[in-house]
Amino acid sequence: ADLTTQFLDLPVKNPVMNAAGVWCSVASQLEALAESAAGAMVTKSCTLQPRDGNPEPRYRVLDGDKPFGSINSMGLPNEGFAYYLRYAQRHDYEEKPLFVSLSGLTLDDNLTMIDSLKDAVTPAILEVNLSCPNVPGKSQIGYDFESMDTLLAEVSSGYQRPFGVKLPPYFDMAHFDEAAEILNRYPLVAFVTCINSIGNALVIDLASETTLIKPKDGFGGLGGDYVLPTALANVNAFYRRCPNKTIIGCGGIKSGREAFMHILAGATLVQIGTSLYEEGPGIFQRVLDELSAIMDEKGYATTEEFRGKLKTL
Ligand SMILES: O=C(O)c1[nH]c(=O)[nH]c(=O)c1Cl
Repeated sequence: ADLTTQFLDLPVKNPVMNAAGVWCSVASQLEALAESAAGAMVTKSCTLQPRDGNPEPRYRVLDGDKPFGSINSMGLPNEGFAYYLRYAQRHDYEEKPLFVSLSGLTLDDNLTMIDSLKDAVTPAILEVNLSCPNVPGKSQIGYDFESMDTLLAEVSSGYQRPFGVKLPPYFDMAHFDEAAEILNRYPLVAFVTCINSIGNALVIDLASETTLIKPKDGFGGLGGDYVLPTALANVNAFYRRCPNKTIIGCGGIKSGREAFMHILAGATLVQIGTSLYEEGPGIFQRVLDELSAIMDEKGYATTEEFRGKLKTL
């Protein structure tokens, strides 16, 4: 099958990329993504200043029994905005698009970073993270509709170019409606990435009767198989409610099957997190081959032919 995809006005070799935060914190990882089969890539969500993040253990893969997944409370460790801006200025955009993810600790920090990104005049695509669940004392902007509205207004007037947002999962129709109503008031919000990890889950080790991770009494963001149905729901909910925006799907993708489901639900690109963390950048070619085989089997020549075509009963 032909996996070439159009994202906004950009031709992309294929619809598969990494999820922000996974395999994208330092130059060596970013270079590995640039050399991988991924059709696009995104940098680790950054803050204005470098951050160490939360104490370890702060990431655990959950693969002892089914389902496969992960829990993390990294706490936004990153090299600081200037580091990722420097990478964005030396990235080969002919090879593949680069997204820059920002997660400022304050609105001012976000606006400062956006100002520099705008003046740097790079083709990098801005993904504003509204959904980090792991900074102690910081709630997720995506769950505070008033501050989300304010941030989108400020970023729109500051950046004055199309950008996107990374949303937390929502679990109520009224929340899908309210979030979409806000997003639809900002035409510069060109894309919406659903979902970030399901925040503040708790995984327990039975033998030791202890939490698996250290920060926040063991509460952390859930990824992997656990979140696929919620991810698909959020992709489809915003696909239905934001007809003028592009949806990027993220959550529970570990093979061509889940990638196909995300596209069927309305996603244009799909992001891989937990499975990339565990398998490494070789996963992209595997998922692409699997997706292509499924499309061949079903008789779809391009992703366009089935994107958003989920049937209801
Ligand atoms: O703890 C993190 O760094 C983190 N972890 C996540 O699962 N999502 C995020 O957006 C971030 Cl910023």
